[in-house]
Amino acid sequence: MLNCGADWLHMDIMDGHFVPNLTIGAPVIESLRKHTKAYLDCHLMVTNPLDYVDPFGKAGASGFTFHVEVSKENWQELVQRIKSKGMRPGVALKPGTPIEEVYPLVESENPVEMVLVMTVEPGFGGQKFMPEMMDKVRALRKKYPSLDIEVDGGLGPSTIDMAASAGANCIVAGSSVFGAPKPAHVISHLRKSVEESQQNI
Ligand SMILES: O=C(CO)[C@@H](O)[C@H](O)COP(=O)(O)O
Ligand SMILES: [Fe+2]
Repeated sequence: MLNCGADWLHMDIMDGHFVPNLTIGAPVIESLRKHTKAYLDCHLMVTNPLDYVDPFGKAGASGFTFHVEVSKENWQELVQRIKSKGMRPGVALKPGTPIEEVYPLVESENPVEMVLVMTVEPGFGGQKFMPEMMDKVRALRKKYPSLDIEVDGGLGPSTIDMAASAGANCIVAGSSVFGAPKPAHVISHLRKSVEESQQNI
């Protein structure tokens, strides 16, 4: 995928508790890190993200994005620990979570550096993009012109323009890229849409 033009590799970490699915953990990140210097964008769909910070830091994760729904009490400690391990902190929110919940994390003296707006219910790839989530992206972009805003779930050639014009600049795409006969073409289409929207802002 890097050879096809991807900037980052998005790693979905699921604990079988925060979401009804189980995927990979730090050992897989560590194994992958031996083969690439790429930015490993880790999306932690786990109930206790604090327990994962040290192992992911050691494994070589680049970004560590935790969910706001399970971090209401300890996000400040989480952000501080993530940064101390040399990773970039991000916060994610599920479709049912109001966008206002992430504002304090972006406006903190020790802020998160990315907001991940889920455009499907977390847990599985291959689901349908929820266009109504674009109101969240628009609200974030209006308030924070230079923030990294990531969208995740159901992104592909038929949905990218909605996300890009709302102001998203980090695009996660699973099925649409991995299922394409020519992944490079899809990646280039997604990138062009984001670049064109940025020029129009
Ligand atoms: O975090 C998640 C799902 O929980 C996502 O990263 C999806 O796995 C993306 O897959 P597609 O929706 O693009 O197939
Ligand atoms: Fe994800």
